Amino acid sequence: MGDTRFDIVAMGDAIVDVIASCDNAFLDTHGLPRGSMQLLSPEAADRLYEAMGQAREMSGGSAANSMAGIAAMGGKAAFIGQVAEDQLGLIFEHDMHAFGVHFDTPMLTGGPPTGRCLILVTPDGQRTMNTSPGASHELTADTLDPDLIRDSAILYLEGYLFGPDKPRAAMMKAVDIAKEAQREVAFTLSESVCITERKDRFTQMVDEGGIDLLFCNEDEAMMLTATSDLDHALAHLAARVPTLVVTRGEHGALALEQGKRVDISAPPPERVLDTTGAGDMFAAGFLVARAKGLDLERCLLTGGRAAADVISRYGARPDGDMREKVGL
Ligand SMILES: OC[C@H]1O[C@H](O)[C@H](O)[C@@H]1O
Repeated sequence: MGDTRFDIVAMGDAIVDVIASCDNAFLDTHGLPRGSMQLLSPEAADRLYEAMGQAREMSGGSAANSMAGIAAMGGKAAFIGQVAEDQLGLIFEHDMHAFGVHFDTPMLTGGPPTGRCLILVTPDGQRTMNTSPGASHELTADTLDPDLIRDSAILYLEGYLFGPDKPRAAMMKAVDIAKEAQREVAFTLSESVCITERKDRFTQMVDEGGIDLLFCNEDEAMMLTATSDLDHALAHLAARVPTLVVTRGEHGALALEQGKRVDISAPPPERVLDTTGAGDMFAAGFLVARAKGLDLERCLLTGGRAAADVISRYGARPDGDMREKVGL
């Protein structure tokens, strides 16, 4: 894509996932709504971790997963997010670099530890996420490198990080830098829970024309536009963002751009083991295909294939030969 050093620079949570299987009764016992994401204090996270079964640790964070996916599919990706100077922070940094993602946000010292997300996966592959964001939500605007944003064709923002004051201010500053440099701004709504708390701010961003490319699922689209009529929600959003991309789970995905609508069916996964990161990998596939100048249908299909791949195994990060898997 063009002559920028990076195709995409993302801002998002810099956290490590701790993933364990559980049954539905475990979620009920701990009052965790199935398929949801909630924020936990470090103490509550410690208690839940104690109660979880055998776990595996993997770097995570929604937009960070997407950037790892983009790099694995041959794109040029950079990431802005904050870990602490501790063991999990070093693991997160190592993993970003191992994927070839440019990541040099300074580590936080003397504050909260690196964030972690305790992910419980039920036998049907549904994930319930419990995030203790730690250092991630302490990200401030003065850690931004303006040249990194100017040197990226697209600035991609994660809705999870758009809530807390400090990182939201950093994101708004990044948007100003990107717009001034005539770069595109992409945004993912991330999760319905984010919209409940941040609806006015998201709406303002959309209404003010600050977003060039919006990713969401059907529920999020209806929630943001306060309607239960999906067509109405899509028309409302498509009138305000140049490119609207909507994931539909097992029913596929659609995109609306310049009055044109393209739908795809979901590429079938080998199996459904863990749905964590499906949306992240979809966005990665879509964006990398777009960076290569492919048409909307190919962008959607690349996203769909990447999502089908990630849900067939544990964890939210890419694995194996992703270019071959998505046909790039
Ligand atoms: O979208 C999935 C990601 O969201 C949470 O931020 C977890 O880190 C997980 O990897």
